[in-house]
Amino acid sequence: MIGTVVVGIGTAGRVRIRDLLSPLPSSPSEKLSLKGFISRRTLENQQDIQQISLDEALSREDIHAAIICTENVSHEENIRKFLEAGKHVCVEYPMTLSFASVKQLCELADKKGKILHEEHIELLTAEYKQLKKDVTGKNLVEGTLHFTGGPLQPGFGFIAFSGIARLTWLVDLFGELTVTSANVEEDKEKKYIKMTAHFQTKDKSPLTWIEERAPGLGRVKNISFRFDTGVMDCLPVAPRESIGLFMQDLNLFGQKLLGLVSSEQLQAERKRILHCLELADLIRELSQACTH
Ligand SMILES: NC(=O)C1=CN([C@@H]2O[C@H](COP(=O)(O)OP(=O)(O)OC[C@H]3O[C@@H](n4cnc5c(N)ncnc54)[C@H](O)[C@@H]3O)[C@@H](O)[C@H]2O)C=CC1
Ligand SMILES: C=CC1=C(C)/C(=C/c2[nH]c(/C=C3N=C(/C=C4\NC(=O)C(C)=C4C=C)C(C)=C\3CCC(=O)O)c(CCC(=O)O)c2C)NC1=O
Repeated sequence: MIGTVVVGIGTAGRVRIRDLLSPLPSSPSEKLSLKGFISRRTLENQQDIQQISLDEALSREDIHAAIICTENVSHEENIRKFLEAGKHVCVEYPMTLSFASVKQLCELADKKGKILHEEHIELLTAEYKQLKKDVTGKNLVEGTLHFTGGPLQPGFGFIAFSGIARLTWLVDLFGELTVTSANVEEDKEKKYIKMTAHFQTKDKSPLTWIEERAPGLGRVKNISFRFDTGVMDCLPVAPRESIGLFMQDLNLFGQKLLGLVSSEQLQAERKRILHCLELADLIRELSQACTH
């Protein structure tokens, strides 16, 4: 069994505990055994699971893996500590808040011979799987992805990082991108923020990513993709799958721990993750440059 701890008890952390306690039968997640949770606060038992200290988790030999579910700003430090201690890590996206630290941590994972897995539930939704099928084989002329949502809590970092799921969609659909320009409009008092990033695909087709957050805005993704064969301006409707998104991700992490994922797939995933976070870093640089 792979002894596992959950770090950070928010929405994602609670779902992780739930899933670890009732893994999908005959799936890799059955091999994960929850040993405790870690929080900076002192909390009561969560779903009958006890809190343990970070130091205990790092030193115990029956703990082999950590799932990091804290706010984004503390991912980097947590990942580093668990990898240094020789533990596998699953981290909720975004891995960290800079491209440089992601590169370092990937190297550290390789040096230690441990899995460093970044959750990407946005690629696992039924609607995304259908979208990917619908887009495959079409030639993009131009496109826009406009996300809206409520304000994030402090500690979630620059908006291109907290919104990495949208960028990951674009890269997974249209391949590697080049950033051509980016800017951010913000009204801190109103908790309003809007980022606009422009890209080009390898074929020089323009793509725009807008990420907009304000009180009262619902979590919505609007797409408009123009192909040489016609326009796609709404997401496909697909029935929800029976297996939850975080459970699907837990199984992928479990498969990696059991050595069931090919090195080609691991490398392709790492390449995509590094590319997306590098783009996020560039967007931040460009946005900051234009506010000075
Ligand atoms: N909620 C979701 O559906 C998804 C979340 N994620 C990622 O999961 C991670 C966690 O997100 P959520 O669970 O939604 O956030 P959340 O705000 O519900 O939880 C964040 C955790 O950090 C804790 N925390 C923050 N500052 C703290 C402090 N100073 N001291 C002690 N505890 C502190 C919160 O109490 C909570 O345990 C993020 O990286 C997010 O990007 C990724 C995909 C989906
Ligand atoms: C209801 C309040 C609610 C909160 C507080 C919430 C938080 C939340 N959802 C996220 C992603 C996500 N959240 C979901 C889905 C959900 N996540 C859920 O908590 C629920 C109930 C669903 C519904 C099935 C998905 C699929 C993503 C991946 C990002 C995406 O698809 O763009 C993220 C990561 C950052 C981001 O991509 O924006 C946060 C912080 N989501 C919510 O829906």
